[in-house]
Amino acid sequence: MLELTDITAGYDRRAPVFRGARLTLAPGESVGLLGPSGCGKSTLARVAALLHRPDAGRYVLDGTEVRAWRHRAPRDLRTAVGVVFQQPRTAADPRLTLADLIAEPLRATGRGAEAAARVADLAPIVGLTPELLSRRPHAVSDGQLQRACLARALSLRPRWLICDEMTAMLDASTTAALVAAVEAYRAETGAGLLAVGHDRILLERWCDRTVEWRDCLTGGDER
Ligand SMILES: Nc1ncnc2c1ncn2[C@@H]1O[C@H](COP(=O)(O)OP(=O)(O)OP(=O)(O)O)[C@@H](O)[C@H]1O
Repeated sequence: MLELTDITAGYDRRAPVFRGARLTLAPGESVGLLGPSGCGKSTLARVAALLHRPDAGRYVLDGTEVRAWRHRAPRDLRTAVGVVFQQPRTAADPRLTLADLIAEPLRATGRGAEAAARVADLAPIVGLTPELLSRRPHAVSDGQLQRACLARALSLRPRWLICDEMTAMLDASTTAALVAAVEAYRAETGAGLLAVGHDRILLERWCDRTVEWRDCLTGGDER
């Protein structure tokens, strides 16, 4: 279970972006989070991804209460969650080839020896050819780079995947390919998914259920 309860978060403790948000995902469940621009969806997604420490509230991930975020979070919790953002350019080191980008989390956790095999497994799932894997970010399209960012998020086999507007800047066929890749991974592993976005039609088709931001704030997501 991914259980966010009474979360208050923002960038200034005196004026949080939101107060008292709650969201619960069952193991293996996929949930689409919809809401107006600027309401705080990405901020909540970053809390769930262990990237942003909330000002208050409780986050329990698979039975373990999260007490530390970012580099302070214990490795077993950090590696339980994979995350993909909207902007692949700002999320990718321009010096790395796509193969090295995908392998980054393995190398960072001392599992570099598995990198080549894992990249070879993931590349066809996300639709990257060997030739594309040898290029650097400046020499690929946004869609191709986002495919590599998705593969990177899957490289440590997370139990949870958080996609924050993953396809917002992509065309329909790349969107369909990335959604299919996520679903292939989920079918294989049983991972849960939190997909944040504005595209109601996409999220309703993609996810088991969708949640409105306002319902996160009023307890309407309680199951
Ligand atoms: N690093 C930051 N520092 C200060 N304020 C920020 C920061 N990131 C986001 N904000 C502000 O926090 C609020 C919520 O932003 P957030 O990105 O969580 O909203 P969102 O619902 O995901 O919006 P969108 O759908 O447009 O992506 C906004 O008012 C935004 O300007």
